[in-house]
Amino acid sequence: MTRNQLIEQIKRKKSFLCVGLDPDLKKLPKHLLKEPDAIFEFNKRLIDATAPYAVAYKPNIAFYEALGPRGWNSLQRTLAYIPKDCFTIADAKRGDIGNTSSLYAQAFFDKNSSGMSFDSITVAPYMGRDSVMPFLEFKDKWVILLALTSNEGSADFQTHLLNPQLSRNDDDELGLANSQIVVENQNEYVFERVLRVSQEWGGADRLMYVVGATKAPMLKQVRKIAPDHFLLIPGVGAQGGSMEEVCKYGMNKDCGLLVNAARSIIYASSGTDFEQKAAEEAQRMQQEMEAQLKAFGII
Ligand SMILES: O=c1ccn([C@@H]2O[C@H](COP(=O)(O)O)[C@@H](O)[C@H]2O)c(=O)[nH]1
Repeated sequence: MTRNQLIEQIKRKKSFLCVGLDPDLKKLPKHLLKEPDAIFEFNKRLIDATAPYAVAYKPNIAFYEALGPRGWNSLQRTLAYIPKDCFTIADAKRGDIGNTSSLYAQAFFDKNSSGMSFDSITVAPYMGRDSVMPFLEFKDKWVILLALTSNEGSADFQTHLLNPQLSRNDDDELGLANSQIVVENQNEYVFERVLRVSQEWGGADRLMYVVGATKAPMLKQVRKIAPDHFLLIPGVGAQGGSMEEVCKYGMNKDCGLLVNAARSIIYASSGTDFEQKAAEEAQRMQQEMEAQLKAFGII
């Protein structure tokens, strides 16, 4: 899906909701467990219930991988069932040396090879440019780079300051050749460096960033560095992030946001009415989004 098609969908559905399809067998409604493929049945009913309100679906790959071959089978069937006008995200958080990344890209983008062709994949930036480029080599596919994640541990690296004023004198001891030491005239946080440097790898038509809703005030700074890129925002709903704050600091002229919610929608009820309750929560979020899109003059 192209950037323009995504923006059109957002305007048409008056929504930038991404439903997280994170099915946990322990939490599935009991009456579905008798189905031969309970995970697919759960997802299928959730997709039917939420499709009027959602522009994207994000299966987190961990929930399928954990089940081995039957999990992969449920994932393939789920992807095939998602309506074609919805943007699909493989939340796989991959990234490795170049030849390995190429195969990860093949696994999630090349239908002839793996049976699956997602629109996008989440990628961890830690291994740098050559770990990300193989994903961008797939025409029309998107990379969603982790920038500022929603979890507490994001403070361990992402909000550390890279301070060029401090230099070290143990480069030889560490085996770092001069060419590997980069001292730039930038005093920035690690997540800011990810946002700035990665824009040399891909434009706003193929690259998005993950920024957690739990870090909403920092979206202001994210937008200074990446004004045009779409942002995938997990962390509303079960993690407590605020939709209003996300929009206040993160929305741009094209909306520029995909707000993800998984547990608050898919487990809104664990009974036989789970589809109904999921639809109600998705609609509630869509209505909040519609009001924000109107307030920002986008629709
Ligand atoms: O920073 C991040 C990156 C990814 N996630 C993923 O998003 C969903 C959130 O699910 P909820 O149930 O709505 O909390 C889940 O798949 C996470 O792995 C994230 O939460 N934060």
